[in-house]
Amino acid sequence: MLAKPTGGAARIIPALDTGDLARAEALAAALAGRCGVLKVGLELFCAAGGPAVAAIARHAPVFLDLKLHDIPNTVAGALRSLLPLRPAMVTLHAGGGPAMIAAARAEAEKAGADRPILLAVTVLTSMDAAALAATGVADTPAEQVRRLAKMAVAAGADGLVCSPREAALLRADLGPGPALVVPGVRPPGSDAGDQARIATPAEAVAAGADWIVVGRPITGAPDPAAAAAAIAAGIPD
Ligand SMILES: O=c1ccn([C@@H]2O[C@H](COP(=O)(O)O)[C@@H](O)[C@H]2O)c(=O)[nH]1
Repeated sequence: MLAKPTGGAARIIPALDTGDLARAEALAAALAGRCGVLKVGLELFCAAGGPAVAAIARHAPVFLDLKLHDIPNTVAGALRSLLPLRPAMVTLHAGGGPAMIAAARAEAEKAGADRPILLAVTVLTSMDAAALAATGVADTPAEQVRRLAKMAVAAGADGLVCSPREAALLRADLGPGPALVVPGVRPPGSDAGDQARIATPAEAVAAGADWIVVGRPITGAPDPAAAAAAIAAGIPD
């Protein structure tokens, strides 16, 4: 499994959110020396599939963020299909429950020591308390994140996707072990867009994030490599 980063640029995961594989490859080439991992998400994977993962992996380890969420047998089968792509990280929704997470872990183990880090997505960073309430959850996002995180780690997740607002709470609950991968990160002054629970890169790392996911503030910048370098310069070790 990929080791946790110790500081600086290695903590940064740019999200290559585009349906254009040539654009994603150009971004990957520009960003490879400025980050630790590159994220392939739903937009790129739906457009270009496995070959996109292989192309991006030529530049840096790949975080394959597909947020798997289905019955245990189907999620295990999806993992079986994805493992030959050798992603460094894979996401599944914690809301799929302990049996789904355990099935994914059992399947991932078949890849041996080189297996991906399995990350359980807790409450999407785009959701505020009102959006969560609309799904029938009356608790605050922080309470729901903590509940899902404890369940997911007990069921076999190696780590969690949470917002920077919950990172310190999860460190207090779960200790230093689980990998915390944190989107909803915005450099000071950047547009939040559709993200609801945000903090700066420095705040996210200080709260306990191992990796921070940054998409539009990097990929939408006139010089994405310079934007990533500026973020790295502001991150404490
Ligand atoms: O809760 C989550 C889980 C995943 N994401 C993903 O991270 C990036 C964030 O992109 P920005 O442009 O920096 O907002 C994106 O690919 C999401 O799919 C998330 O934002 N929140």
